[in-house]
Amino acid sequence: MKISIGNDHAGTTYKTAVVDYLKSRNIEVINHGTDSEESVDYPDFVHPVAQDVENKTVDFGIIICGSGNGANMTANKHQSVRSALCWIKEIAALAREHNNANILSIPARYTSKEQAVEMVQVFLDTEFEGGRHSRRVEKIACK
Ligand SMILES: O=C(CO)[C@H](O)[C@H](O)[C@H](O)COP(=O)(O)O
Repeated sequence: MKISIGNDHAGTTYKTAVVDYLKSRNIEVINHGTDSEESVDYPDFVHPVAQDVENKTVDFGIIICGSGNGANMTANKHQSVRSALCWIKEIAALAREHNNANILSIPARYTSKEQAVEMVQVFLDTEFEGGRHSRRVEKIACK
């Protein structure tokens, strides 16, 4: 499995925790995020993740900012991206099961590092259920 990850200054320490977890699972990581806590603009670090997902060069994307909203909005501007803002593992599981989400957006200032890693684990290990959800997911895209 290959994951693309991006974060702004609010998400740097959470990114490190998530990358450590991914590496412990031998998952390949492409890091587009800042590695500093100096103030930056989240779109600059999120568009490259969304592009990786769009180009299918990775399996999933993970994006992290303070609230998760700015990163999520940025990623969802990309046609084939379905980015889900998640704050507990149950929402992360549903984002995969019902929405076939391909990017997980984490609000670093409003969830613990432990919860963030737990959400990543659940997101990566949960399959899309298909069935009635396929029809709905197909209707998300503007034609
Ligand atoms: O984009 C965001 C909010 O929608 C993120 O939470 C940013 O991380 C946040 O806006 C950064 O805020 P700061 O006051 O510049 O650290």
